[in-house]
Amino acid sequence: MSDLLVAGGQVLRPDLTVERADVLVDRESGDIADVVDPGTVDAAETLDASDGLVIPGLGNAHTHVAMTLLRGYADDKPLDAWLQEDIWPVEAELTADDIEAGAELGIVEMIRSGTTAFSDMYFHVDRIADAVDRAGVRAVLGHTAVTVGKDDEAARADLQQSIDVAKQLDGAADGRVSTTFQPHSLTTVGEAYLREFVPKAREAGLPIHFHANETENEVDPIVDEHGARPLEYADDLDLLGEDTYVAHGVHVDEAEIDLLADTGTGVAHCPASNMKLASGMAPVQRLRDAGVTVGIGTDGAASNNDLDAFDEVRDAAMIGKLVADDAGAVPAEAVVEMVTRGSADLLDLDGGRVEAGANADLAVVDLEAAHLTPAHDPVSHLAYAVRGSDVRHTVCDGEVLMRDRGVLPLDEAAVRERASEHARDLIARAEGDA
Ligand SMILES: N[C@@H](CCSC[C@H]1O[C@@H](n2cnc3c(=O)[nH]cnc32)[C@H](O)[C@@H]1O)C(=O)O
Ligand SMILES: [Zn+2]
Repeated sequence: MSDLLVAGGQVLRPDLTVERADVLVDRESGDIADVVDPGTVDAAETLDASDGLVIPGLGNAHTHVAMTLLRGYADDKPLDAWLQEDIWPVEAELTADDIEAGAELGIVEMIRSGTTAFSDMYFHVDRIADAVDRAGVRAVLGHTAVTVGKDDEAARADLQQSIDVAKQLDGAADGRVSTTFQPHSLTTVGEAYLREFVPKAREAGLPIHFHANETENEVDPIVDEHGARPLEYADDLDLLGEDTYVAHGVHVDEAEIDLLADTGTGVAHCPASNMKLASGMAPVQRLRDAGVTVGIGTDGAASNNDLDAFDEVRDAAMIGKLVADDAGAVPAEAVVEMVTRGSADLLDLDGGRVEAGANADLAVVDLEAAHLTPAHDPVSHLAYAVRGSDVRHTVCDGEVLMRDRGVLPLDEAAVRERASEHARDLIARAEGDA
């Protein structure tokens, strides 16, 4: 057997206890073969986890990975103005090459910070899949359809493309890519189009991902026009269900929370983006109490401004307390569970846990650091003190993607340089200087 042993460290178990153990990985199947007592087995290749904590690779349940090119380009505006005045004009100039360069940069950033799977919404998705293929991570991809501002033909073509891309790319990158049908949001895709295309997506068996209840400005027009809350409207359109997860879910009332729970619809919670755009804050404790599956997402790097899931976890725990007015709300265990099992559930992955039979998607966090001393409680550290830069090794599908902080499948310096060039030329085109 072609095996890999992650040896000498402590291991975070599915019940969030920590024990000294070695993790044996079957590289052929890409699964965890076993979690064994320290020093009891040998393997062809070893990854040194001493003074480290072996955790499941983290799941970023909502992002726009190629938006790394727009990191720091437009800050300090609310969602509508930010999208309409800054982001969409620049995105109109994005080429497929730009998107691939931005995706590589974002994936390198995620590998460095222990994220092994992400859910993405964008376009030129085949090129994002190429980057995923080369980098060795997992991704749930899709072409995001918008109909506002488009003529009927272009609008229908965009939605059809969302279905076609989801069918074509499912299973790409040796099965590490899966897909979703993606209407951008309930206000940027018109009702007639949703009534026509959601049944087609359902018929094709496609999971669905869209932005929902992100800002008040998005809720009010729906209530005015349809006489229903956004998620009631979404339910009427057959958009909710076990294989649907929405991004944000900030402005949800009690009936909508019950609807999410009853239909099995998940929520990708994106606290940093919600804070930065002053969108509001999702009632995470109430969602969890109702039994809704909540994962953690960074959203794009232009509204965050990084793709570090540890940062997001800390934000989720902090803001979850503020919004609940309760320091006991959204405790450390909850956010660690959300970024591992929660995100894995939304992405429909057999991972998010270090256990025999699960995907061999792992990160090893270095505990030898001043800001992680003393180590009273590793789960507390994961929630409140670990940074992405504390990740020493990253493994996905049984392959080592980062060893001793060196990214292996991609040349990090070249990726950064290429992304910088694409970003510079993109902005020059968008601002009319090129
Ligand atoms: N703009 C394209 C396709 C949309 S891709 C997904 C879009 O989501 C946008 N986006 C990024 N973050 C957010 C967010 O928080 N809420 C809503 N949209 C966002 C992103 O900039 C991108 O335009 C078109 O007109 O067809
Ligand atoms: Zn988004």
